[in-house]
Amino acid sequence: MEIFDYDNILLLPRKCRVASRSECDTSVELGSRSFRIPVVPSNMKTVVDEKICTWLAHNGYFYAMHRFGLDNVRFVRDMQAKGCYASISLGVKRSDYDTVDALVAQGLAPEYVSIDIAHGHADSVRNMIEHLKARLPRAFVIAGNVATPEAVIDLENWGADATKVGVGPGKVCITQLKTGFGTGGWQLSALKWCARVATRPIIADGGIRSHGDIAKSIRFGASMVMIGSLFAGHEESPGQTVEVGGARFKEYYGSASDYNKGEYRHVEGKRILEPVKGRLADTLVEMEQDLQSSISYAGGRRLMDVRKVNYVILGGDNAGEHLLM
Ligand SMILES: NC(=O)C1=CN([C@@H]2O[C@H](COP(=O)(O)OP(=O)(O)OC[C@H]3O[C@@H](n4cnc5c(N)ncnc54)[C@H](OP(=O)(O)O)[C@@H]3O)[C@@H](O)[C@H]2O)C=CC1
Ligand SMILES: Nc1nc2c(ncn2[C@@H]2O[C@H](COP(=O)(O)O)[C@@H](O)[C@H]2O)c(=O)[nH]1
Repeated sequence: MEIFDYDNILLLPRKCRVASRSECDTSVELGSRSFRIPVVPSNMKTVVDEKICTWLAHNGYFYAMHRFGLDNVRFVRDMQAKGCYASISLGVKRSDYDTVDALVAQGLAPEYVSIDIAHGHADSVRNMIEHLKARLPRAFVIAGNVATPEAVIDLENWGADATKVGVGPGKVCITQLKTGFGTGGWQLSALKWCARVATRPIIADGGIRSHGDIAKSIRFGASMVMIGSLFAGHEESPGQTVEVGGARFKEYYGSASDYNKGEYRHVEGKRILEPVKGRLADTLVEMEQDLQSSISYAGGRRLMDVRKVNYVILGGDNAGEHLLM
């Protein structure tokens, strides 16, 4: 089995088919909607809040609101009252079932629901998918997180409309250190193996460190990419602003950190500081432009043309050129 990650793969250009990168279409469909780029900021407290989600929805981007300390029923009502789609996250506890029932009781139906737990290959997720499909049949259900093809097959068979792949590659993740499990260091090849069996969209989650990693994720089978750290350091990011030596930073902490949980129990996340780097809207535009370039290097016009390119693995035992033949 080939093992590689974002930092030791490069994609190989094909003959250009556009006169300008502006001809390259970065949009992607997820569920019944189309979004400007295949990128969703992580559903974490220091990455998104209600204001950012509203802005993303109004401006053609996909979002998934976090599930921590949030009244999901009010959130769905407010978003839809503002003319936005509603995309929420749920866990698998009694209170999450109560949320679904409360939504139904109030005649509210979110367009997207992400089941967001650490070990998503679990009967608890199967049960929640079944509950969602019974109670909110029109919701597009994203289930995760998982790390293996077996898990993707199970989640799809249980009714997930999309799966989220990535256990442990996140920048504030310490799952691997604490448990010995995960896809950190080989997330891209884990994605490749999962994508081989997937029949529905995969969201690659965690480990993206530069914009080129988005195109690499698409190449290896992702339909969308979830990103935390690259989004946590904006002026509008919800994390607290901290000054160190005259420089400004935003705090970024894991959802399974004691900072998020409020207690030190089953901690699998840490807190770091991300340098403040400007406005979110500018980063999103830059991502779109960089992806347009990626598509042009791929000799294509549309996002999925990136899937057609060959690649090289740099260094290590698997080094070499990999041709699509
Ligand atoms: N993508 C990743 O690599 C990871 C992401 N996270 C994020 O942290 C947040 C908290 O996650 P999580 O702790 O799952 O959420 P919750 O605290 O809501 O736990 C969800 C449920 O799953 C159980 N559970 C959690 N981990 C395991 C496990 N390894 N084996 C069996 N049961 C388990 C919990 O019970 P109990 O606590 O009693 O075991 C609880 O019933 C989420 O946002 C998640 O996405 C966390 C770790 C890894
Ligand atoms: N193991 C943990 N993973 C976590 C935690 N909180 C969030 N996450 C995952 O990280 C990605 C973001 O990764 P990044 O590399 O883009 O920063 C996020 O979407 C979650 O899947 C955690 O506490 N522990």
